[in-house]
Amino acid sequence: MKPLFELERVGVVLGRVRALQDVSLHILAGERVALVGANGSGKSSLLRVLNGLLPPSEGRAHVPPSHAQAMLFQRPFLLRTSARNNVALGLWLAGVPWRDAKVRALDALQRTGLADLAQRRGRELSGGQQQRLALARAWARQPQALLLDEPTASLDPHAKREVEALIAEFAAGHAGQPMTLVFASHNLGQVKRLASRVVYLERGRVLADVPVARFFDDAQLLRISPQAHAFVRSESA
Ligand SMILES: Nc1ncnc2c1ncn2[C@@H]1O[C@H](COP(=O)(O)OP(=O)(O)OP(=O)(O)O)[C@@H](O)[C@H]1O
Repeated sequence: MKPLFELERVGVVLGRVRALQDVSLHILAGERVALVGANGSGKSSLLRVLNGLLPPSEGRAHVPPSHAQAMLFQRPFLLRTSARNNVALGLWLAGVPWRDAKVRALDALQRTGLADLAQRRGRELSGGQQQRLALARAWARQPQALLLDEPTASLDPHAKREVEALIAEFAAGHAGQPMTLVFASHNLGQVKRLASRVVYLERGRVLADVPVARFFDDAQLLRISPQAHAFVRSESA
């Protein structure tokens, strides 16, 4: 099977910083990949390369076109209009006629438990509801891949669980087609629950790319690097 995302020896330079170095990564359709590493290790930069937002300074990146993927950030970017319009506008911009877009938007809001709030302004919603709205907007477009940058980092524990459950549901896919999931997270419990594979980054390099169970094996972590071991210990504490 041809990978959905294919990076070969990708380097990214931002100003004077080498945000990514020599990153080779293949992601197949339906995989659930967690990007893990300390602050500044390059997780966001890697997600932006996968999303096509950030062109590599070196190497090459083959990624799906923008209409085939959706990206979510720690804090959603919402427009000053109703929840329903926020979703419908995303569809309309992707070429769906407005009437259809409104119908599909309501369907997506139902899927995410927000139907009762369809007429509320997006920005009046709670943090967790806003992130669910961002997921509704992504889901409505039925992308092949969902990229998430710390999607629950700014939420309270209850909202975290709700948003994570939705992500898991979306990852399970629709019509027998599992969605490809790539997410950056500091929440190692979340990594265990959502990911099948872990890509560990240190100073812009991929030091490990392993099945999730192997990543949480102590001996394996020490083999990756002392920092990886310390990182997992501190984040699990
Ligand atoms: N626009 C920018 N200009 C210059 N340097 C940048 C820019 N954006 C990020 N960097 C630097 O690139 C490196 C990688 O940053 P990146 O945001 O990808 O890491 P991260 O692992 O996502 O970090 P965090 O967990 O804090 O979000 C860091 O050293 C960061 O300071």
